[in-house]
Amino acid sequence: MRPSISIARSVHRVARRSYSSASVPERKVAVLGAAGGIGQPLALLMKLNPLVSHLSLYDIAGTPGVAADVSHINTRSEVKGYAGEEQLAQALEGADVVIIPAGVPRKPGMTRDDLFNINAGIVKGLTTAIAKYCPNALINMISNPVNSTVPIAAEVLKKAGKYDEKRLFGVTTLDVVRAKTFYAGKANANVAEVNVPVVGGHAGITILPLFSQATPTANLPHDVIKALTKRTQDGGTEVVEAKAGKGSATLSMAYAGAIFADACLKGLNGVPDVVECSFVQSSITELPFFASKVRLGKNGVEEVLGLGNLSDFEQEGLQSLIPELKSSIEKGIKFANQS
Ligand SMILES: NC(=O)C1=CN([C@@H]2O[C@H](COP(=O)(O)OP(=O)(O)OC[C@H]3O[C@@H](n4cnc5c(N)ncnc54)[C@H](O)[C@@H]3O)[C@@H](O)[C@H]2O)C=CC1
Ligand SMILES: O=C([O-])CC(=O)C(=O)O
Repeated sequence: MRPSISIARSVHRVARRSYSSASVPERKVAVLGAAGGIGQPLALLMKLNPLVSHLSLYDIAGTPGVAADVSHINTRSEVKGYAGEEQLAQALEGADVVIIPAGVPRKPGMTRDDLFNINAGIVKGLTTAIAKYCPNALINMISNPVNSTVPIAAEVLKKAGKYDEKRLFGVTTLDVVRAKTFYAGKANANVAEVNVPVVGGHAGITILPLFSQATPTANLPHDVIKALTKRTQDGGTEVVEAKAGKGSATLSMAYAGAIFADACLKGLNGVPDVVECSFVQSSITELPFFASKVRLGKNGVEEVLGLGNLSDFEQEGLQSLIPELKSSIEKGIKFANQS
């Protein structure tokens, strides 16, 4: 995996270069749920990304203010805000990448699956509109439970005759961001140089960090690896509890979402060897969707990479996560087909 971009570096790039359409293609990025806890800082980070020429900010309410605010930043992209369903078509038309952080977040004591009843319907509605107005866009699904919302989106797109498995991504980058941070702390490594693949899904034990493949290598004892694994799996809950009823991760998620969208844009623009972990249609396990390293290219997923060598502990983790992930995937598929 490539090292993550830093925001500071992006800002510098914006200041240094001028962007002719010949050197950097026009790219429209739409953020759905742009007035929310994740949506606002994500809008800011996408405004700082020099690969974006048009930034479309959509929410059911509140987006004119966010768009006016962000639009004053002197970077490349033109910003437009859209509020309410009647403006969704305009928000989506011509989008190359659609990022979806629309939906309710957890409160303490809830699982991500407890969000299903509300978020499943939101994701279904938004994906139906994507199928109609920008069927070729790469979809970056942030809304939880990702283990179910990605299969819902796939079914909606299939029904509309617009499904392309290369263009649908569950964003699991925050798990990678956390694994890198926690590992660097224990391994005494420079966090900017750390890489850790995280596979499986995006909830509890379905999040499987592969610390045996972490670089730089550190030969950490097993009890440390076990604790790092648990902390990565419970990272979302750690934030939910610390926020004590005021939502879940927003700032670190916006950072992670910006990293993943940047990778998608680089892939679309033909940059070689762009690899990130993501929850995608997959045949590397018995499950139809699975997070693993994915090579991104001009059409989205270029290659779903295999799991590599797993330690015995990781192999056990893999076996334990399969039933839960299977049932979350099936729940999403069932919802999309019966409602
Ligand atoms: N994939 C991941 O790693 C992570 C996912 N999440 C998930 O992201 C989602 C959003 O979280 P927050 O931003 O903190 O929530 P939030 O409640 O602060 O913001 C959600 C926004 O979505 C909007 N929204 C609701 N229905 C909509 C619709 N039909 N169309 C457009 N916008 C709509 C709301 O108006 C609100 O502005 C949650 O489901 C949360 O669980 C959060 C953190 C990490
Ligand atoms: O934990 C949550 O509800 C939000 C989330 O997905 C995360 O922070 O990883």
